[in-house]
Amino acid sequence: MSARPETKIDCSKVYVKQSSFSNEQTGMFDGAFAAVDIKEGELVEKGVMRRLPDGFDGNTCPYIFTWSTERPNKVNMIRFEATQTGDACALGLSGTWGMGSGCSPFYNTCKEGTANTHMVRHFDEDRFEIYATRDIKAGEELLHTYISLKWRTCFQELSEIVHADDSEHKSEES
Ligand SMILES: C[S@@+](CC[C@H](N)C(=O)[O-])C[C@H]1O[C@@H](n2cnc3c(N)ncnc32)[C@H](O)[C@@H]1O
Repeated sequence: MSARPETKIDCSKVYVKQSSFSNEQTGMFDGAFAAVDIKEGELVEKGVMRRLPDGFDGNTCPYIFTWSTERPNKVNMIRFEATQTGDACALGLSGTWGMGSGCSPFYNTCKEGTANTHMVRHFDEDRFEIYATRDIKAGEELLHTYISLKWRTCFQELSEIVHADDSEHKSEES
């Protein structure tokens, strides 16, 4: 990792190039890859999250993160608190969507239980850590299951692709 332990952002074990899921049929898009061998449980990348402004709706943008424990996520709202005089005081943005640092926006996704990384969200400090869920070889594409994959409008088609095997399996069963 970085020679500066106090750094809030470190994506030195990750690089970005054309995704292994991308081809002429799907169109060209990028993905995040392991730059070195990474052991199960090891930190892959850490970084910061910047909350997006009032009115932003992440349902329409696949490159940002859900940054809330609420599911499904809502459009950002300004949070108010009653003051002692009975007035309302604006506390700032609740920021239920966030922009991630480093290589984090480039991780592609896969279905539950198959990802080689997992993102830990520290909402109170607006930062994240991504850990390896198994040993990863240098050059492997890094994937995490998007928590909004099943309900975010912009991921509707992607969710169908990722879960295609499940629906085939279900229709075989029924
Ligand atoms: C957070 S971005 C990931 C980075 C993106 N591929 C790029 O080039 O900027 C999410 C988008 O990546 C694509 N994507 C993610 N996982 C995918 C997958 N398993 N198969 C195909 N496309 C995927 C979809 O277009 C999705 O909306």
